[in-house]
Amino acid sequence: MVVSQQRTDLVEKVLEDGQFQAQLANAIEQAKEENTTRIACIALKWQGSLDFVDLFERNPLMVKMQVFWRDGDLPSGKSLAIGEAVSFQAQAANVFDEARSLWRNTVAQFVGNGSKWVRFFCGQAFDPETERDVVWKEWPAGLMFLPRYLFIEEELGIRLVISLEVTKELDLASAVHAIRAELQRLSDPLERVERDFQEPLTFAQSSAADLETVESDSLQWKKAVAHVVQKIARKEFAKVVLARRRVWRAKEQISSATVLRNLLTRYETGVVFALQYVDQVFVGASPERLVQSFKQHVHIDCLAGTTARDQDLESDAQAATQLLASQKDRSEHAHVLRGILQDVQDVVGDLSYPDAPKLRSLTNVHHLYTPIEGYRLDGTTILDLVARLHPTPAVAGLPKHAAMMEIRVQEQMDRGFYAGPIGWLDAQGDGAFNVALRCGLLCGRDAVLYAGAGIVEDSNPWAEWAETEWKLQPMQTALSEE
Ligand SMILES: C=C(O[C@@H]1C=C(C(=O)O)C=C[C@H]1O)C(=O)O
Repeated sequence: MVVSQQRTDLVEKVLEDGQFQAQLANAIEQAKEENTTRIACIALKWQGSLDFVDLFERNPLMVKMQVFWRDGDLPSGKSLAIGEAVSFQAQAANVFDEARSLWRNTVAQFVGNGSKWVRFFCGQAFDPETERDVVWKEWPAGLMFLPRYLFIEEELGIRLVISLEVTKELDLASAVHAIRAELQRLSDPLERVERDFQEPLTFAQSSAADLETVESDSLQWKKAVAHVVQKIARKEFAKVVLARRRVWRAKEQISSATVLRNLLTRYETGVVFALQYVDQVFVGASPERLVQSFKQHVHIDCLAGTTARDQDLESDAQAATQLLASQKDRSEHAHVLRGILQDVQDVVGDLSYPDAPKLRSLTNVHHLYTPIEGYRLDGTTILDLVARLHPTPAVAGLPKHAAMMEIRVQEQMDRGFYAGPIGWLDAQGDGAFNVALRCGLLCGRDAVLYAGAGIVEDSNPWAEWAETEWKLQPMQTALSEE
């Protein structure tokens, strides 16, 4: 009783502080005057603490879409997006066209003090033109949503941005009543989704998938690599990235909160993300920024060329030096850099980058890394850059189209959202997108994990297989620790 009173007080304080009711009334007034729909976007101060990871897993409002996002490289980098104020789920290949028009139309309808902080979350399959297979059967080719509730962790506390569609018929009292009730549930640590099944879900149940056939066969994969190497020697392409998947089956329902916490502990930089769609969660720790734009200042990661790290300090330093000197990795890296620069030159001005790649050292691998900087031209949004950059030669190959066709033939699987772009943009068109790597899809007690490696002329199938093993490690570790 006492606890529930405290929660009621907390919610009242949150709503009063941001004058929620007054702002919503104003939005309804505008909708009436202009005889149109408005999107009320209201920023409030959350009172007290909130465990984002726990709230993500509990999903007390039983929403269809949620995103947990922790960007270790940006201020206010931790956020939780719950439910949809507006959204689309695309089945077609033109995901970014839909994303652009949803963004433009929605931003034009914003009223309220929240538009400065609001974020649209967006993700797309690696190859939206192909059909989703058994693992991704429930998923669209791409999606974007403006969250109904967006929590952002800031230096001085937690900001909450509530967004909702306002028509001229909206009844103020009942809208406030509904929001109040939802906030109460969000603030109650005991509220969780009541699942209507006894047994934890598996992919087999949800999609009749035979998981044995989902896991990539090692011999077949290496043969595909050898095949691609021959084609590269015949100059059919310069590089093709081949990926594979591994199935992880736990004894019980996998806790997305435990996986997230384990990733957060190990990966303090980069993006740790989780996108929930219906009852599956796509989760990972991505080291690769596809593109970031802040006040139109653009930053792009060129990341390609990999070696494993070593426990022994001396051998580890030696591995790093060898990577920096490796002809094979340097040439693979140069391909990727060239591809990226070509792709963005008409939307990014003042492109600059260092002469030679640096090292990006993660928990279990070193990568070659070139940071690219520039300015996003007026009239563009980060979505224009994402649409041009994806898929980068780091996850597809070069030339892009031929590499994509070869991936379809050789991989014989759907990558789903693995290696696709995932991220957010704000009302100014700035934002941050990562390449969804070191990740997997959770479904009940199953997880399907993905990793790939860039195949070039002198690739060795066994070495490339080993590289994918290292890249599977972050998720395997996160799944195996309590
Ligand atoms: C394809 C992956 O990683 C990409 C491929 C790399 C490479 O081939 O060296 C390095 C980093 C990423 O751009 C993956 O993690 O699955």
